[in-house]
Amino acid sequence: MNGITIALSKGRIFEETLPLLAAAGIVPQENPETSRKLIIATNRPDVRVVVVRASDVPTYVQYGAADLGVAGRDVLIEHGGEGLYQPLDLNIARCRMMVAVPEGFDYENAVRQGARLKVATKYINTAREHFAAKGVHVDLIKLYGSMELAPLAGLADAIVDLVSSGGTLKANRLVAVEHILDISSRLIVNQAALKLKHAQLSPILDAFTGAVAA
Ligand SMILES: Nc1ncnc2c1ncn2[C@@H]1O[C@H](COP(=O)(O)OP(=O)(O)OP(=O)(O)O)[C@@H](O)[C@H]1O
Ligand SMILES: O=P(O)(O)OC[C@H]1O[C@H](OP(=O)(O)OP(=O)(O)O)[C@H](O)[C@@H]1O
Repeated sequence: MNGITIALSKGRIFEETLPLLAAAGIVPQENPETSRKLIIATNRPDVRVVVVRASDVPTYVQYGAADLGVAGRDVLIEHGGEGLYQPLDLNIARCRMMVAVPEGFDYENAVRQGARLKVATKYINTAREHFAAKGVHVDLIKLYGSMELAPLAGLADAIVDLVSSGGTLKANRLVAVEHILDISSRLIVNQAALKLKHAQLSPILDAFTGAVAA
């Protein structure tokens, strides 16, 4: 397809990418929060936005169905990054990947005694690597959301999830016991598009770079 396709997820990534797009002179004509359209035109006839699930953004860009995208470090680690150029940390959608357990659960002791922990998470690869590096034996249980429920419902001893204000953990009487990674979102670019559409892409990349540095 001629022109530039940008893959974004609705919600915080769309909202926080808007000022960066504006710096590149790109203004989406609709808001995915209120529109059911999955392809959104912009003020520029050669640029469109496709609205996909956050975890699907790298896949669209990897296969060239989108030239550019914005994805969290959490999502990129799980995806693996194949076929993607990741030129810029946008410093948006910032949070932390943490291990959390129910209040009163003696995590340190469980780990010290070599107990086999049941850990529920959407971030299987990150969690596997984290616990392997510590030499902690875990059974990982894959979930797709609402991780905080898992220990409360008896599905797991601990979770690996994203924490920002800490409000979700608090509301569910969980506490963070380990910090795994700092997370923010990155600009991702299809590797072939970067060469073939260089003339169209480079002013956008430059504008994003300038807006992040500002
Ligand atoms: N509470 C938070 N505060 C700041 N950034 C966050 C927070 N939660 C998630 N993020 C970041 O924003 C990205 C998008 O989150 P969002 O909630 O829109 O999608 P999701 O529901 O996690 O993904 P999917 O729809 O694919 O299941 C995440 O990948 C992460 O990098
Ligand atoms: O520390 P807090 O500020 O409470 O943020 C943490 C919550 O934010 C994320 O969920 P999100 O709000 O994105 O919901 P979703 O995963 O269902 O989209 C994350 O999965 C936590 O549940």
